[in-house]
Amino acid sequence: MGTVVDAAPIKATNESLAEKKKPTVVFVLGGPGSGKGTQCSNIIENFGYTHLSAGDLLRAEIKSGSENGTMIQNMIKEGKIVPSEVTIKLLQRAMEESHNDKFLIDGFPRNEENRAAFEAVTGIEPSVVLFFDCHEKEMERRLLSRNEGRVDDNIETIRKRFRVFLESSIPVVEYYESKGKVRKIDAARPIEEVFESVKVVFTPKNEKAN
Ligand SMILES: Nc1ncnc2c1ncn2[C@@H]1O[C@H](COP(=O)(O)OP(=O)(O)O)[C@@H](O)[C@H]1O
Ligand SMILES: Nc1ccn([C@@H]2O[C@H](COP(=O)(O)OP(=O)(O)O)[C@@H](O)[C@H]2O)c(=O)n1
Repeated sequence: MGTVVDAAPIKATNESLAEKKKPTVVFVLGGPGSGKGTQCSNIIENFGYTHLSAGDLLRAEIKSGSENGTMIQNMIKEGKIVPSEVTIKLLQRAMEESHNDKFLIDGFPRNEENRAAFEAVTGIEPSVVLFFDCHEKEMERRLLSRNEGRVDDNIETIRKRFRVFLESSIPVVEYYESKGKVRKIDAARPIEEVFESVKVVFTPKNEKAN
């Protein structure tokens, strides 16, 4: 009799202890203007991922009137990387709100601090890291004609962002390269051609021949 009465609470405890399945995460990296956002829009239409752009989340945080807004705005204007704590909170909140379990995280991690903190806080490692490789002249041309009114799309800030990319973000790409996770895409080609290469990364091997 006693065992029957106890059965329900024991089951509930076991369920709450069961580990929640970790989401699938693809990091999308590449220099400013390499086409990360553009290709992420293509990917989500075809492969069921939710797109989370770290830059877009930070810009939304400025607009929301958050207490961190002024600090974030100043960092973006200077092309500097916002402290991980702030960006990771925004990413975690967006992941929870999405109810999906597959995420393209675009523009993150941008430095070693971003990378290590995300892994420590969430316990998530990316399944794949897409790296959009493009030369600076082309990225500069694209950023100067993006026309979205961004405070950082001016030549002075663009030069600072290129320097931060080389000094802080490339080492993150190299870290994931050493783990065999990087899929490098030649991003200096037209949008459709770049997407043809991107599709190969997301298409299961047994479907590629079709
Ligand atoms: N392959 C491409 N060729 C030419 N222009 C592109 C290409 N990919 C993106 N763009 C344009 O370049 C600008 C920057 O692209 P975006 O996707 O915003 O880059 P990122 O997210 O890497 O900063 C946008 O105006 C976009 O329309
Ligand atoms: N992980 C991140 C991503 C963006 N950012 C900030 O947001 C700016 C714009 O990033 P973005 O990814 O939207 O745009 P791009 O510089 O790639 O064109 C960066 O230059 C940083 O100032 C950040 O601090 N940390």
